[in-house]
Order: sequence, then C-alpha cells, then structure tokens
Amino acid sequence: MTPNISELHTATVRLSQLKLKQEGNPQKLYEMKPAGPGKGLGAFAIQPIKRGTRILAEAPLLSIEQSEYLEADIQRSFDKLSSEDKAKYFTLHSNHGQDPKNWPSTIHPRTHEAERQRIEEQHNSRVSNKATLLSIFQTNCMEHKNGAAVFMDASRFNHSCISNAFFSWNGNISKETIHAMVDISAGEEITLCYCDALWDTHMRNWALKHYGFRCTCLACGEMVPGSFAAQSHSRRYRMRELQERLDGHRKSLRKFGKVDTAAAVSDAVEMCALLVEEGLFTAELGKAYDDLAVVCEQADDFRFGYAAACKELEVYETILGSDHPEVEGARALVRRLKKKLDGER
Ligand SMILES: C[S@@+](CC[C@H](N)C(=O)[O-])C[C@H]1O[C@@H](n2cnc3c(N)ncnc32)[C@H](O)[C@@H]1O
Repeated sequence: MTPNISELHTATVRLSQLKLKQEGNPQKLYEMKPAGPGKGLGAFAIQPIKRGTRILAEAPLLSIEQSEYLEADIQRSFDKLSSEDKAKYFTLHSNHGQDPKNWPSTIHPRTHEAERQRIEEQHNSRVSNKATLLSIFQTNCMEHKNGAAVFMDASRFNHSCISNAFFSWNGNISKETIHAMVDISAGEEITLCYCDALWDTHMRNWALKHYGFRCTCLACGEMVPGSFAAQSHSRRYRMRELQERLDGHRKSLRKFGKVDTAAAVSDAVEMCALLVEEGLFTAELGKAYDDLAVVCEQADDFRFGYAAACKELEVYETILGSDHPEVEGARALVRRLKKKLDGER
C-alpha cells in the first residue's frame, strides 16, 4: 500500500497539458434503455467516452430550496410547471410499493410535529400502492443548492458503488453535470454513486434501501475472504478512519496554525492511494490531494505541495469540468504554490 510519491510530481507537467474539454453543449453520448431486472431504465454509452468528458449538463425540471421538505413544498413547485412538464414529471420512475415490514413502525415520541409529519409522509409514499408526487421526488431527487431537484435525464442514471461517472451541481452554469470518471466503453452502463462512497457495505445498503433496491455491484458482493467485496469493505473502513484523521489535522491547522506534518502527510498519501486503488476518482480524492497540498505548504515543502495541488486540480477538472466553482479554488492554490516554488529557485 506504499504510495508512489514520485507519481505526484508528474502532475506538474500534466497541468500544462490539460486540454479544454467539450463543456458548452455536450452531444448526446448515451441512450436510455432497460437496465436489467428490477432496475428500470438506465443510461448506456452509445460510443466510447473518455475520462473527463462532460456527458450531460441539464437544468432542473423541478427544484425546491430547502433540504427538509414536506409534500406541500413539492406541490407548490409542481403547480408552477407547464402542463407539458407536469406530464413529463409523472413519466419518471417511482420506488413506491415497498414492504412496510422493512421500515420501523413507530416514531420516537419526542420527535417534534413538523419532523413527525415529514417522516410519516415519506414513509407513506414509499409503501403506497401508486406513484405520487412525493414518491417520484424521493426516487429521483439530487442535491441542489441547499435543497433538492429532479431532472429528466440526470435522474435516469442508475447507481453503482463503483460508479464510472460523477454528478455535481455547477452553480456557474446553473446546471447539473455528469462527467466520466474513467474511460467508458460503448454499450457500458453509465452509473453514479447515490450515497457516500466512503461508507462501508452496511451503511451503503441502509442508504440505498431508501431508494427501494439492494445494490449488486462488485463492492456489494459476497464478503468471502480475498474477494473484491471483502477488500473493498476494509479499504472503505480504513478510508473513513483516515477521513476523520484528516479532518482533525485540518482543524488543528485552522485553530492552532500548526499540525503534525509527518502524520498528516502520511494520512493524506494513504488516503489518495486507497481511493485510487478502490477506483474512486471522486471529490474525496480531490479533497485528499488538497489536504496534502495544504500541509506541505505549511511545512514549506512547495515542490511536493505544488505537485499535490496539480493532482487536485486535475481530479476536479476531470469530474466537475473546468468551469466549476470548485476548480477556481484549486487553480488558485496551484498558482500560489507555483509562485512560492519559483521564489525558492
Ligand atoms: C434515480 S432512479 C434511476 C432511473 C430509474 N432506473 C428509471 O427507470 O428511471 C432510481 C431508481 O432506479 C433503480 N435503481 C437505480 N440503481 C439501481 C441498482 N443498482 N440496482 C437496482 N435498481 C436500481 C431503483 O428503483 C431506484 O429507486
């Protein structure tokens, strides 16, 4: 598991080679078709898609501004849609019809009224025998600003815990985007990860239960010793630990202006290596490179810090696109470290 440190340095060269990706109006690179028993429709590549390609940029069909919403909030947004969009909304998938036995039957007596109403509404929509405004919203919504939104195309992409694409709201262009995280072959299903990828198998199962399915990806397979599922489980468990440690290092840097450099570098490098091993070229990887860059800067190691910042920029450009607000921050860090590195020479 020893990470290849010299690999980080190659990033300095790669920055200048980053090509402008097709980001304005991406051509249609996928088709929607049945994804297999119980999966409904899914998005499939109709041609090879290179890592970093913007697969989709789409405005919401229906959005709400708050994270803790009631059915009435969705109804208010729905009422504002054109009749054509209202009809479109009801063509989306619904995960109603779930077995009530799979869900708790009581709510804690001290739960306050609004929260109780929210829990009851969500429960009823899951176990109801027909699709409702709320069951469709719950099945298809994605995080959007401080609330959530439903999309005609983005909401059709199915889940995998080892997904090949990454979704994000891009506030600069007011669109949800999906980018290829790895090269995708023609005919391959394009998948997103609906839950926190660093959660272990049990936590992911619990989160996905809310969408009414059990994941059958390689990482969720039978956990016999030596299997990919078993290795993935222990890798993700360790990554969770490292994430907490890295948050601690950041806190220490913010609060006291100092950090245990050797421990922080070792944790960040191990985190990067595990994420790459697991195939998670996600925002967590960008963040781990950022941790590394910031700690190296603090320790006046500008060469290593610059290399890590370049890697961070490359990850964010790949999964978010060069016009994403997060990329602006990464670019500023690269510039700052380059200046400090040049100042040393
Ligand atoms: C956001 S929708 C995805 C598109 C949906 N398949 C459709 O036909 O429109 C989420 C729903 O798709 C299904 N789904 C997504 N990923 C799945 C997976 N890996 N295995 C089984 N069902 C999945 C579940 O029914 C889930 O509630």
